[in-house]
Amino acid sequence: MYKTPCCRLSGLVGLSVKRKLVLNVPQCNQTARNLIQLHRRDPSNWLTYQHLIFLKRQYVTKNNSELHQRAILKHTPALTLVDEQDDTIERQVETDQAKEARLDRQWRQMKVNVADLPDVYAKLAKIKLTALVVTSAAAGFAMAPVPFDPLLFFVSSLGIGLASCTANSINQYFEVPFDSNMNRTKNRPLVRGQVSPLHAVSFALACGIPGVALLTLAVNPLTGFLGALNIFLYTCCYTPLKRLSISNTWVGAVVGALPPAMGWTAATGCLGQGALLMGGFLYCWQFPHFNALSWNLREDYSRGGYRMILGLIGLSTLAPVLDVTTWTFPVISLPINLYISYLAFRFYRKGDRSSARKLFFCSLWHLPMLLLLAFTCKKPRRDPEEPAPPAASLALALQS
Ligand code: HEM
Ligand SMILES: CC(C)=CCC/C(C)=C/CC/C(C)=C/COP(=O)(O)OP(=O)(O)O
Repeated sequence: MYKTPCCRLSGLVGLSVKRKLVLNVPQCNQTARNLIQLHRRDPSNWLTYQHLIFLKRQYVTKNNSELHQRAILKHTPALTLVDEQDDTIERQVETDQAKEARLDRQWRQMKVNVADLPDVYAKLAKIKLTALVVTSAAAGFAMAPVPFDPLLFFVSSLGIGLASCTANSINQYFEVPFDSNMNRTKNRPLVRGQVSPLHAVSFALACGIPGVALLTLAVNPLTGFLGALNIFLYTCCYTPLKRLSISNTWVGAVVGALPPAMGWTAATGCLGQGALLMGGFLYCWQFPHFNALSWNLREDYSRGGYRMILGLIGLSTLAPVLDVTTWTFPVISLPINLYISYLAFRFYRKGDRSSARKLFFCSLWHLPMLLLLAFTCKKPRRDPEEPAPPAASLALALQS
């Protein structure tokens, strides 16, 4: 029978999956056998959805042994048994009725309560986080040295907000097994079964496609590209890296830093020093924000968070040097920067729950406040063709 290249490819993938299972996953022998049975029963359908689900379970079991997450096997009498030694297959005859009953047992009907949907979508989108992401992007937009265009501002905020909803929903889709193990996250909609995974992914697509399209077509292609890149970085780099290495935080910080830079590119169409500065603020801010909550790693993290706050004070001083703000900004932002530094230092020295919570809650108001102060001290744009009136030029000179 003629095999399409696609069939051959899936066969190759399937073969390597099988080899990996048999050679490298001895502890999952039973599961591996079931996977091999699937192939033997229907070789034309080598890499199926069930194989992918199996691989996802492997990702859960192998990469986080601390969670003790295991794929629980259902022993159904209708399954075929495989003896790998002599490669003989003992088949059981399955009637149509038995097959239907078996398939029925594998499906659980989910009733979606329509009245719950707004709350479910808000949780999938991590709405408070998305709100702060949009605020940071709005700050990037407002700080750009171009005339303010309210329509462009609205469209870019909407697009960035939608992209953030997508990233957060896909992140939750991947993290159900982990979220179900933590008090903080165990009530998320996918963990509670309020919506199906397909529903969550559909919601993500329903936000992501118009979001990225809006950024690309109605704002500019650079901002659209950065939006798509950020969804990819968060869902395909940061999320899996969380189980593998503490270096995930460096990637996560880039994800958080991109929205203000996107705000800047939305307004100007290019990535300038100002975009990097605005991204830099977010990059430094995130370390004390989340390090305070990473309890098990608090010794290393508290030191990192404290250092990053010093970086934030440095960046506030750099803002007037780069002509983004006036010199008033580093002066008036100093009290809140010193306050968060004090809390970060206290957390570094004490490392207890109370100092951690204080630092975390301070981070939540410190960022909008810092961005607002930067905006109030935005360097006025000078039109080179228009001579400034003497009084205004004196005021400008004093301000800068
Ligand atoms: C690597 C980056 C980040 C990590 C690891 C992180 C981690 C966390 C964690 C663990 C919480 C939950 C705290 C709790 O429930 O007690 C949280 C809350 C929050 N984060 Fe982040 N965060 C990061 C970046 C950001 C960014 C970039 C923003 C927005 C600009 C942000 C905004 C928020 C907000 C608003 C909350 C409070 C949400 C709520 O109470 O529902 N975070 N973050
Ligand atoms: C434009 C665009 C695509 C913006 C995306 C912005 C975004 C999603 C920022 C989140 C940054 C981040 C690493 C949060 C922690 O997630 P976590 O998975 O550690 O948090 P959790 O444990 O609460 O799930």
